[in-house]
Amino acid sequence: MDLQTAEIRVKELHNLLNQYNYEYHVLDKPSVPDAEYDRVLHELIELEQQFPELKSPDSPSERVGGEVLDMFSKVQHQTPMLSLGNAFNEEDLKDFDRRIRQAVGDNFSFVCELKIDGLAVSLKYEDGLFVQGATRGDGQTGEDITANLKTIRSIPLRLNENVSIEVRGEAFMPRKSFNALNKLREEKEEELFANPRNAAAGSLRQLDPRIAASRNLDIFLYNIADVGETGVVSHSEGLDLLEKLGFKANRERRRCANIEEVIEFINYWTEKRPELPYDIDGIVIKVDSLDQQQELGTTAKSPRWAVAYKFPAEEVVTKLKDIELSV
Ligand SMILES: NC(=O)c1cc2c(=O)c3cc(F)ccc3oc2nc1N
Repeated sequence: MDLQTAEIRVKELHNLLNQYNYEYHVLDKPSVPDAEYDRVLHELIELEQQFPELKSPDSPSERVGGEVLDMFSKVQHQTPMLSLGNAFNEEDLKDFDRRIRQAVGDNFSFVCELKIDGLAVSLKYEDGLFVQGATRGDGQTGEDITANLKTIRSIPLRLNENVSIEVRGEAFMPRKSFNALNKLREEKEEELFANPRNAAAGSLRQLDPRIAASRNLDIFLYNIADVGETGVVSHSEGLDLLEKLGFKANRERRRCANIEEVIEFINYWTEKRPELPYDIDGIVIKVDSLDQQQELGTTAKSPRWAVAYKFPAEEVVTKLKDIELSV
C-alpha cells in the first residue's frame, strides 16, 4: 500500500473508531461488538507503524497509552479550580438560599447535579483538539496528566466543532470496574483500593499510561471554565453545549425553581443513590444564570453561587481482612 492510499485509509479508520467510541462510551449504545472495534483499531496501529508520519495526536491509537513518563510536569490553571463549600442539612441549604436572595433578589433558579465522587480534572482544547489535561492540585497549579486522560474513552480527542475551550469535570471509576480491579489485586495479593475515588486518583497518577488505560475510567464534564465566546447565558445551557461538542455530561441534572425543589431532588437521590453504577458523595447546587454567578463571585477558595450538599457518612464498618499472623 502506498503512502497516499494509507493516508486515506487512516482517515477512514479514525472516523470509524471515533464513531464506535462515541456510541459506546458517551451514548452507551454501541453499534458494533468490541471485537470489531479491536480489529479496526489493530488495522490503524499497523498502518501507523508502517507509516509513522500518519500518526496524529488525536489518533484513536492514543487510547492504549504511550511511553512511560518519568514525572508529571506542572500546569498553571488560567482560571483557578476552586472547591465547593459544603452543606450538611436543610438549615445549611436554607442559609445558602437566603445568601443568594440577599445578593441577587428573588428571581433566580438552581441547577442540581449529582456530585460524582472522583478526581477533579481540567481539559484544554485548541481548535477542537485535546491538548492538555490536568489535576486540580492546589487550585492554581495542577499536574499534567494528559497522557493518562487520553486513555479515558469518553474524553473526545477531537471535538465536534473546532473551538478552543477549557472544561472541568470529574474523572471516576465505575463501581463495576472498581470491584473487578480489587478482585484482581486480591488474587495477586496486592494492596486493595479503599474506594473507587482512591482507585481513580491512583490510576490517573500512574506514570505509565498503559496502566491508566487498563482501569476503565470514565468522566462527567460539569463546567466550562471560560464561557466568554461561547455565548451561553446559563449553566444548564453550558451543560447542553458540552454534550453538543461531544462531551459526556451527567444526565441526572435538574433545574429547580426554589430550594424546596432542591430538597426534593436531594431526598430522591438519597434513596436512589445505591442504584447508580458509580459513587456519588452528595448533590451540587448551582445558581443557573451565569450573570448572577458573576454577581455573586467567589471567595479565595469557593464559588458563592454553588454549594455541595454532602450525604451523611454511612456507618460503614470496613471489615478488616483477617490478618494472618505470620508465625
Ligand atoms: N464532583 C462533581 O460532580 C462536581 C464538582 C464540582 C466542583 O468541584 C465545582 C467547583 C467549583 F469551583 C465550581 C463549580 C463546581 O461544580 C462541580 N460540579 C460537579 N458536578
